[in-house]
Amino acid sequence: MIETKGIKIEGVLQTALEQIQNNKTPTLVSITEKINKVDILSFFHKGKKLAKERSFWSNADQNVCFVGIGNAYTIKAEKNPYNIVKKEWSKLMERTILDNKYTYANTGPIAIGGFPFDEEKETCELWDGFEGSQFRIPEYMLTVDEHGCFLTINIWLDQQSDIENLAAILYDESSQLLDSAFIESENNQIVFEHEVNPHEWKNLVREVTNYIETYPVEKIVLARELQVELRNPCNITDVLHQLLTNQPNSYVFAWETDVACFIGASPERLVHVKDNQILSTCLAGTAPRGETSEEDIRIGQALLNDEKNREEHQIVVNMIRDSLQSCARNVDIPDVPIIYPLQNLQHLFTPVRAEIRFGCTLLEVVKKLHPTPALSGFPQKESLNFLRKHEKLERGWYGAPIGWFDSNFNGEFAVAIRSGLIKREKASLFAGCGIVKDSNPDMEYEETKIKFTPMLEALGG
Ligand SMILES: C=C(O[C@H]1C=CC=C(C(=O)O)[C@@H]1O)C(=O)O
Ligand SMILES: [Mg+2]
Repeated sequence: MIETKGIKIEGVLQTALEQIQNNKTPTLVSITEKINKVDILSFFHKGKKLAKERSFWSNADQNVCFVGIGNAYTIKAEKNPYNIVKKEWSKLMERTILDNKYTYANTGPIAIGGFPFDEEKETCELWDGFEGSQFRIPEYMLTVDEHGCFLTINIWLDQQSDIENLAAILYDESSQLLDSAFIESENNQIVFEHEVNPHEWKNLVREVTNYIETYPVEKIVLARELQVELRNPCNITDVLHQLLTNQPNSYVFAWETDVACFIGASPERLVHVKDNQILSTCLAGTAPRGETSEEDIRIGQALLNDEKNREEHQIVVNMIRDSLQSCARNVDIPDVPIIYPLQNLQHLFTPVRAEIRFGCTLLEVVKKLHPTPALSGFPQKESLNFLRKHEKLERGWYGAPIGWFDSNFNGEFAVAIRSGLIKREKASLFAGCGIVKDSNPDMEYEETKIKFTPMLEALGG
């Protein structure tokens, strides 16, 4: 068992309680300690035994990873979520009591969560529990980054809190989570797959190409759903394990409620902010990988020269450049895309660098960028209106910003694609593609098929 007694929980809580009793306001207390190396998946898996909701995030380079267990505080917002989340977080951080010597690492109170794809849409039954935008500060959060391994414990304290009892629970639960004893991890197995209305979907692609000819719209991104059933209730730890192992260059995320888990491996960074530097990504335009390296290079070259895919991509580049103007300076975007290789497919990719403007935060940038034309289309308003009217799919958190931020609004959001919503032995997987004037329904259908593969493989398909 890894020592946790270095975390002087009781002393910190006692001091915090005195402060709370003086101010007569309950608040969040956040305690961070550096710990010995812990296996991230073992920590995640053991959260299940404590019957707590789990959160997981790994960036595409796999050098920043968070595993959250439980929920010390939640911020929820349905209308105007970007402003409300920012306001509530700032208010909470002003009165949070911190005990953290490791602020150079990604530690302390960190909010993990997401926004819906379309905040105007009512939450449907499928997405029960994912209403509006939600961010949680885990009770126990493991950070693994270039500085090492850290455990942050977040606790909500009020004047009546029984410190001795609380400290005992925190010791006991954190020891269970950090216990590195072997975890038996069952593999998942898909026993049934159902493509939802394929003919209707292809007809809608045709409708969109006609629409683009008639109306001032250049691109609309259509998504579809694939439903699968597993032999047994899904082992989420194993899905994460598969995604981390088999999907390089991808953000791996999971956000669990008491009845469902939204999980995926997305190649698409929406935005990263650290010390006022912004990184964003234009990712659109897709081709399969080749069987041999010669074929792979040939397909990549053809993708770079393909007019239809270049158009799909350029629309994203233009929109991101324009949208950043109000919240960023010195926006630097190369003129031509390069290839971004993934396990099952390759994309056109253009990196974006900028500096955040004074007074703006990560959340303003997210608000400006979402949804990019890689997920809705262009122009944004017209394409969203089309989707609201014609797309049968309930996107929920699919295709929306998912990620984290710290007390200073440093953080990162990915676009939640290559993802699925899992409920016990059932899962709904989602994949979309950008329809432009030259799109062919069968080819777009094939493209979405490949985009399902990462999740299908991870579920044991
Ligand atoms: C909407 C998805 O992918 C987007 C991101 C990259 C490439 C895309 C494309 O080539 O169509 C899509 O715009 C998805 O994977 O569900
Ligand atoms: Mg495409």
